[in-house]
Amino acid sequence: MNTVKIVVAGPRGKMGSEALRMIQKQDNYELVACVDKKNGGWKVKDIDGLPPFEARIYEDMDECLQEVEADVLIDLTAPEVGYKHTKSAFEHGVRPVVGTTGFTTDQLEELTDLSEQKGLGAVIAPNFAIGAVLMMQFSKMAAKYFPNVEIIERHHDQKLDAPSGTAVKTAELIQQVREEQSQGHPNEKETIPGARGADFDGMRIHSVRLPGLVAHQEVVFGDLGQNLTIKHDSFHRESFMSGVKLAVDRVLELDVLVYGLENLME
Ligand SMILES: NC(=O)C1=CN([C@@H]2O[C@H](COP(=O)(O)OP(=O)(O)OC[C@H]3O[C@@H](n4cnc5c(N)ncnc54)[C@H](OP(=O)(O)O)[C@@H]3O)[C@@H](O)[C@H]2O)C=CC1
Ligand SMILES: O=C(O)C1=N[C@H](C(=O)O)C[C@H](O)C1
Repeated sequence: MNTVKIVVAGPRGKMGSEALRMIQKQDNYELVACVDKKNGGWKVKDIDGLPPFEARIYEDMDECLQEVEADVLIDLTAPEVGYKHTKSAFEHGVRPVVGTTGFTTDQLEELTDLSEQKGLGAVIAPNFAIGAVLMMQFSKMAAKYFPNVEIIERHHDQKLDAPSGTAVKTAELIQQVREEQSQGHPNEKETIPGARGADFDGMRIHSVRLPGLVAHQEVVFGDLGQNLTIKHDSFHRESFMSGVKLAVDRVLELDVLVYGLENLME
């Protein structure tokens, strides 16, 4: 088994630190560097709470990828930063595995084009939890029969983007099988703006942010005399790690950008 040389961006973060612990458990993964917004020049092992890796920390992705030989970048940072890091990875011939959410449609299109131009595979997955991917797939199946649907996503209150990447991806998958339609009463009026949630192609998305939550989503379908609710909960960030590993293993064989883990699951 060949060694996969990995750079992690966002190593102090909730997801980045979990990714480091996942890498530590794999015999054929090697952490070659991290990119953080501070602590440049330190080693990962110098930071309290992180595994004892010798890998150096850089504060600039371009500098890091010029100096270090890497196969894969795992980015778990924040929307604008993650987008810049992904571009930089392509420029340096490194395959990105991106969990960072909040990219715009234009950014996703640009990154898809860049991946094709460079002939370098990439995975951008709004949710790496296998259960969440199944929840999205089941929702797409259900939407064929139940076009009236609302999405309720619940996250911890440190989350920067709303709606969540998972909610957007769910709505996109449902959109593929559902005719655009508005829901609720045609004359309904919001007496407080935003009361009906975000409008995606007539579907409503509601974002809840509270301490104590991790990552949770319900997709609620309504029809005459019946409701169907499809629900997924991540109670711990370990839930995302088998998906991150799947993406790292599969990205090495890819020469296009794949958006969504469902495209890698047989
Ligand atoms: N795809 C998936 O399955 C999942 C995706 N996510 C997404 O992953 C991302 C990270 O989430 P989470 O770990 O909870 O967030 P955190 O805020 O805990 O972690 C983000 C880390 O990135 C760091 N950071 C910010 N700017 C830079 C920079 N310029 N260079 C390097 N590092 C930087 C932050 O530093 P500082 O704290 O100092 O600002 C922080 O340590 C989010 O976009 C989230 O939506 C989350 C869970 C699952
Ligand atoms: O920020 C988070 O925590 C999460 N972000 C992703 C999203 O935006 O969907 C995935 C998961 O929901 C956790």
